[in-house]
Amino acid sequence: MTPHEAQQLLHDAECVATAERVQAALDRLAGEIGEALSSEMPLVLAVMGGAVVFAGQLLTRLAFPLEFDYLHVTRYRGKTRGGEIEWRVLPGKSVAGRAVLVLDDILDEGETLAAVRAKLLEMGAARVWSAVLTDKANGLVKPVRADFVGLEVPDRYVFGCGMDAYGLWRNLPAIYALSPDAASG
Ligand SMILES: O=P(O)(O)OC[C@H]1O[C@H](OP(=O)(O)OP(=O)(O)O)[C@H](O)[C@@H]1O
Ligand SMILES: Nc1nc2[nH]cnc2c(=O)[nH]1
Repeated sequence: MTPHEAQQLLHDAECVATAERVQAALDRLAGEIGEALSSEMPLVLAVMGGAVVFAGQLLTRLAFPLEFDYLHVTRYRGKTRGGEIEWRVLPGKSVAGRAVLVLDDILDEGETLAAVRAKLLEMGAARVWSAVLTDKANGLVKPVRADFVGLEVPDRYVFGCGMDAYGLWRNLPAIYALSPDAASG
């Protein structure tokens, strides 16, 4: 895709959450997470790469002791439809016996978060919580629920705030839905 085509993708997209709404959601989420986990000294794990913006912006709002690490798993790989889960990096820190908080950008069909949760429990995590910046209102019975949800997004392919559109635009401070034409590409 050329830079011009990438700009066109954004131009044709619909904003579904402004940067201000995202920031307000982060403030609220940080409060909820603090209330639940401030005495747990959790290991916070970002699911790379989509969680990079969410994790960065949430972490500085959490005012209690925690450790941070990441894991990398993917099943969309720059496309708009999910496939097989591919594990790329497991957490470097031991999760055994730990309270773990998983951070991800979006809960869509829930396959990724369910697989991450199962893997962490298999690795001995004592308890696994999850926080997602967005939960897609797709009407599916998802295999897992997130304990903390920032925003609901419509049943469209969304991007921005860490979420990519064909590998691009993770850097946007607001959240957009791809135009139907672009989403079928
Ligand atoms: O609920 P699901 O339908 O499983 O989808 C959610 C997952 O999809 C995205 O990851 P992706 O595979 O696109 O990799 P990325 O993090 O590199 O964007 C996103 O970051 C979630 O991890
Ligand atoms: N960028 C992005 N990644 C996803 N992974 C699962 N659903 C989505 C989505 O709507 N947008």
